[in-house]
Amino acid sequence: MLPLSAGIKDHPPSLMASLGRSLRKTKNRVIVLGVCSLLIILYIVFFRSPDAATAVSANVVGAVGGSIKSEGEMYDPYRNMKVLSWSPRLFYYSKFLSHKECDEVINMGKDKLERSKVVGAKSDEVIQDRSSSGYWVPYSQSKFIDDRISAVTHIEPSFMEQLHLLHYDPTQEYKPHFDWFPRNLNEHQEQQLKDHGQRYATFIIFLDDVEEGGETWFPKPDIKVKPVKGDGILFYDLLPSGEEDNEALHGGLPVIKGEKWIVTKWIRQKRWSS
Ligand SMILES: O=C(O)CCC(=O)C(=O)O
Ligand SMILES: [Fe+2]
Repeated sequence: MLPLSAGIKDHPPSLMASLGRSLRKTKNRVIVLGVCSLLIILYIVFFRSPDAATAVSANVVGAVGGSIKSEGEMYDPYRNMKVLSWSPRLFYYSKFLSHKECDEVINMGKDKLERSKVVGAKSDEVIQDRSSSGYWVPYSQSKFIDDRISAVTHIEPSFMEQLHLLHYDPTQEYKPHFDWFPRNLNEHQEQQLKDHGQRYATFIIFLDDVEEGGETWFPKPDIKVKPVKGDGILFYDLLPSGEEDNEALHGGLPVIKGEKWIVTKWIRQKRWSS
């Protein structure tokens, strides 16, 4: 016969004890599950969801893959960019500016427009090839655009010339040309070229739709980009080797109906401002 104590020890666990143990196990499982879920949620919020990423660094340009917050909307250059051509290197950015931002930029210069000029051999000249009117937007007003262009091009704003607002009425145009500077420059322009380098890339943003005509035309690959309010294009004026790209010939076709408003940002090889 077994002693009494042995009998108690070896006796199968009571219902209460086993219930307690299983409750403790369940509690542990719930805690582990809770911690795992929390970790998964934190991962999604901080590393996967673009909106959340923007919330973390809303105004840190380029910090989250170039994401920039535009009026509550996230700008994702990878989702919104389309390659139009590799020769010349030409890219399309949809919804680069909101409609409200486009109107703001037009208002900055619409009362200050002057007949556009081109870089000439002796001085900057007014010529028939470029019949638009323009306005140089001060850096202080274009910072939000410069920062956004910086984020998608990965080039510091200090390499950029001032933003140039352009307006075309019906029949006005900008005949095919290169944005890189020709060789026959005057002394001042030659010095500027030494100090700041060539125009390396051009970013154009369409600030309004045009009823008819006014496409930006690249004759070599024969690509016509129809102005769509808020959308933009980036093209490289130079080849990766640094030589001028002859394929980067482009122009603004005559506006047939309506008006055309764009801004152009020229990016230099060397710093433009400090
Ligand atoms: O008006 C356009 O579409 C082209 C403008 C342009 O080529 C420029 O501003 O350099
Ligand atoms: Fe141009």
